[in-house]
Amino acid sequence: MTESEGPAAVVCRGLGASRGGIPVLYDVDLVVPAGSWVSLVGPNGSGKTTLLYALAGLVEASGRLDVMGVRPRSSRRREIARTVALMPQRPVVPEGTTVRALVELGRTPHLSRFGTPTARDRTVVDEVIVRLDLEDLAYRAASALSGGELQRVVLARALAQEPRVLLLDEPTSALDIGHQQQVLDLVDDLRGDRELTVIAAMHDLTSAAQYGQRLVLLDRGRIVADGAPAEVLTVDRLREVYGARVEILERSDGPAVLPLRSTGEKA
Ligand SMILES: Nc1ncnc2c1ncn2[C@@H]1O[C@H](COP(=O)(O)OP(=O)(O)OP(=O)(O)O)[C@@H](O)[C@H]1O
Repeated sequence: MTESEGPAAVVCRGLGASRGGIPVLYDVDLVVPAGSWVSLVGPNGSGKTTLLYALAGLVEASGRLDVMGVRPRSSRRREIARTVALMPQRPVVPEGTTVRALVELGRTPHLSRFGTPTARDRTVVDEVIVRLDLEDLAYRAASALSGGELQRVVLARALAQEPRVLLLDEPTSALDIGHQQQVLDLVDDLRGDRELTVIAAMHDLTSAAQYGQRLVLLDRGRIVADGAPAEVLTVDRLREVYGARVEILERSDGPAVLPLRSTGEKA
């Protein structure tokens, strides 16, 4: 995809990043049109989280990086946080914080200088809590939630931030199948309603293909395929990159990836 295909929300050119002093992302070129959903896929350790962190300004990156006109490493933190929200894979939850208080933290970049929430801030939080089905949990301690409940709360905090670019790191890894669909549909609805741009690291290749108009496949820190889901997800490529045995089912809503058992080891 090129910059000529509509206004770009995210532009990376020759992006590189290191973790713990070791290079883990190399020469990443990525242009994401505003209002689109790009699913980032790739094996464990291929650099998906690091790329999301670079886009959120949370790790040092070399090369050119622009997110809706914001430079993630050099712009003011408040400006970045009004533009980009990251739903992390492993959220840190302060002990004793209620679900509602955690969601309210999403409003921080929008608060006035005195830090007092306005009626609008409270309305945004109320709406997000309802949309993510969290009313019954609102006054529970966030640290005492199940993994899936907490994942919905952390998404709620990111949505309360009202970002223009939403970065999701394995957003449904702890969710049951019903909540997976509910959460991905909700994010996709917001994308349509508000021209939200979504970049989501996902291990479930079928969901990644159903929701992403485009798949970006990372392997050992480099983009090795970038295109429509049916172009990226091929049996040979998944064998080569993941060492996986799969069948690809062609469906009207995109390719579905069916893992295959190895044959022969059991009678
Ligand atoms: N804080 C860190 N310090 C040192 N190395 C790190 C750190 N975080 C990540 N790495 C390394 O950077 C590489 C890329 O990790 P990253 O988390 O970006 O991969 P990923 O594709 O998101 O993996 P997964 O699918 O397992 O979540 C890995 O080799 C990982 O061990």
